[in-house]
Amino acid sequence: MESVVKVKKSFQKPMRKLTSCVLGQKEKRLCSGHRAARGTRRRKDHLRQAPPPPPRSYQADLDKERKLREAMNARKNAERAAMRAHFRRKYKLSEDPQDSYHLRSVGSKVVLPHELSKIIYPEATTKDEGFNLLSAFQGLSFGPDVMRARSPSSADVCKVIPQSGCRPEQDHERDYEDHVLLVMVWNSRGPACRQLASRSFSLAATSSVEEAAVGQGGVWDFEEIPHTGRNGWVNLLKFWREDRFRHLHKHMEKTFKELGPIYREHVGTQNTVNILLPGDISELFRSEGLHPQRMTLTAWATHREIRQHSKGIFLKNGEEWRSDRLLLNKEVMMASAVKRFLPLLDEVASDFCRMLKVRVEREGRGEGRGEGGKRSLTIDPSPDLFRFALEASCHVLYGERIGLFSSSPSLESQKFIWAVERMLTTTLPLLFLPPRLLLRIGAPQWTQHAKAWDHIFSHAEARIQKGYQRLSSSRTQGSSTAGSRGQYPGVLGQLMEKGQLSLDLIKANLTELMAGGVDTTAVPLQFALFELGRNPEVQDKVRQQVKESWAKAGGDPQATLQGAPLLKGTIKEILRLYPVGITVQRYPVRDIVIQNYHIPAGTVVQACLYPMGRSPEVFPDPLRFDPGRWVSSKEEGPGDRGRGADSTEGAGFRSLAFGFGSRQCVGRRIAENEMQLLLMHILLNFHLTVPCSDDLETTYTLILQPRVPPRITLTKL
Ligand code: HEM
Repeated sequence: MESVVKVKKSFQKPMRKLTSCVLGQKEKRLCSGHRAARGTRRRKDHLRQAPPPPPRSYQADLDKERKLREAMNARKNAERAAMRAHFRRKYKLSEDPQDSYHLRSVGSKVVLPHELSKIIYPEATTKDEGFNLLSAFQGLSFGPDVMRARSPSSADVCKVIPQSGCRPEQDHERDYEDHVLLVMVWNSRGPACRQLASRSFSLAATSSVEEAAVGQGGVWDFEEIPHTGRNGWVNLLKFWREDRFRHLHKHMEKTFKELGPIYREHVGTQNTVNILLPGDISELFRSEGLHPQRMTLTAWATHREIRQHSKGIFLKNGEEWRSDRLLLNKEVMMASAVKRFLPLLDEVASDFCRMLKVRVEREGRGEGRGEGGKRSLTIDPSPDLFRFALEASCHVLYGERIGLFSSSPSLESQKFIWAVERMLTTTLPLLFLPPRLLLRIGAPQWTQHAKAWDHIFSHAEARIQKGYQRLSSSRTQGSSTAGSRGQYPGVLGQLMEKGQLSLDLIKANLTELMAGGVDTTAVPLQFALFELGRNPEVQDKVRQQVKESWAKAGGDPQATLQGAPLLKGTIKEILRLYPVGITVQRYPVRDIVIQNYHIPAGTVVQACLYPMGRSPEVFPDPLRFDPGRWVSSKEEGPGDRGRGADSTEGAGFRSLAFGFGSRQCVGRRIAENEMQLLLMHILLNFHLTVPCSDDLETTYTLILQPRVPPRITLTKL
């Protein structure tokens, strides 16, 4: 062995000399240490004498090579430009000067390679493979008309998907290319172009729904929807490794930018189709059926099953859901119900402000004390807002004040707030894993989740017991109940008095309402105080309107809210920028077509609210906080004005923070009024500023919240 090495070594040097001689190179040293030494020596040689000029023939070769490379690049650029020109013409986009430049630079003659030519001229025989610049620009109109949106006439529809209904199945490959190229346009140009690209997408969807038979030639296959990777477990691993659960909203926003307005995502056990354009969302909701269904939160359902609790409307489906929901609507959604519970919410909001005033007075700094003193206090308002939301929920749901604004709020209530937070954060990872398996192996995620729910249930149980006793004793003591004396007994009392829901179902539903009613309102209120604080002009405008309306209504809270649409606009604007739930999901009950892709009935389709709220295709100047954008009747959401309030496609589907239709948030009216009333009292009493106006970082834990709660400075008016 040693001799072999010796022989090898003895040959190495002469061999190197030989190869360097043949290649005209200096001997190369392989050892890195030697390489470093060589580098120093070379640098020194370089200082001593300039390198000899390359031989003339070598220089000429280099020039020739460079020219060839440039010509090749120009040809490639021109090919791409010609492709783009074709698709710009096909989708009625304006000319791109860059493309014209690339085409001119090759003398306006481009011969497309066979594969590219096949994409745009599927029927072309080899004879037609040549692609002439003139033909690429034929029919292209560069006037302003092109940029003007036109209503989708049937002629447009035909142009947008020219092959609709008449293409053979094997064209799928090309269709996918069409999609990719359209996404290129979507991504590469400014908002105007994107709008047009998205219009083309939408037109495709509209036309196909109406004209093409699903599953036949014109509509693209489900499998062809752009996706983020087919293997759900690999994706789940990526989610975990990159901590994507907490940034799901950002991940969605980024993926839409990369893949266009529709994509599929397979993570763990979950398979979804994600969409963001209002027109597409309206198509989804049109197919939700009589018993709309959301994605099941299996972890919640499993908890109910193993503890043998009844399920409330959040977890029920079908006719069972519908019958309970109709009964609950009467108590929390109908105008008559709002009228009953609004004074209770107002009482809590006004007490909250009184408590804040005392705190600013006591702990604040600034000019003078007492009335007229402009004292300020900078606080993290989040713990107070959680207490406010819990106090308000208990008052409306159980008809009970629990004294959370006192100097020593009960530990039990604080524990409830922690339990809800824990339950929400532990739900998210469980969405992608089978809970029963985790239960069997005793995984800590599951144990913590179940424990949090147990706590929520025991809190609700105690409140319900108390409410039940109160009602029973008022029944036995006096002839009339609280309700019949005209005193509002809360949702619990109402349901008990009517006796249409069993006690078990009342418990199940009230527990869900409690669990769903605290963080969902406390968190948007944090965002609202922050945005009003960092936008002083907006704040002044809203306050002005509130003051006028308050004066006009003589302090009546409901009339004040009605006369101050900017307050409602503020809530809508906050939920646009920071939607509590970042998606609304549905299982369409029939096959549908979105963006010209076939989506079979029963697929989970998610309307992605966070990316939609921040998309320039949907909202002009999306990052600007502007409650006024909701005040014109045009921008009202479907829950407010019904479908089709505006003639533009999907215009009524931009405000969906509370979901849609018969399955929309049942606590919506409580939440809207609770948040508006609190803001109303705060604006009437304080001026808001923020010590730091940088954008808030957000994190997703089943609800979207600030990573670090914002600090707010309250100055007494
Ligand atoms: C800003 C506050 C809130 C937001 C943004 C919000 C959002 C939502 C959304 C998006 C849904 C699903 C709707 C759909 O699928 O179409 C929902 C359902 C629900 N929400 Fe809310 N919610 C809020 C406050 C509340 C409050 C205060 C309560 C309870 C008092 C509540 C209780 C529920 C319940 C029980 C459901 C299930 C309804 C059903 O399936 O029929 N939510 N919420």
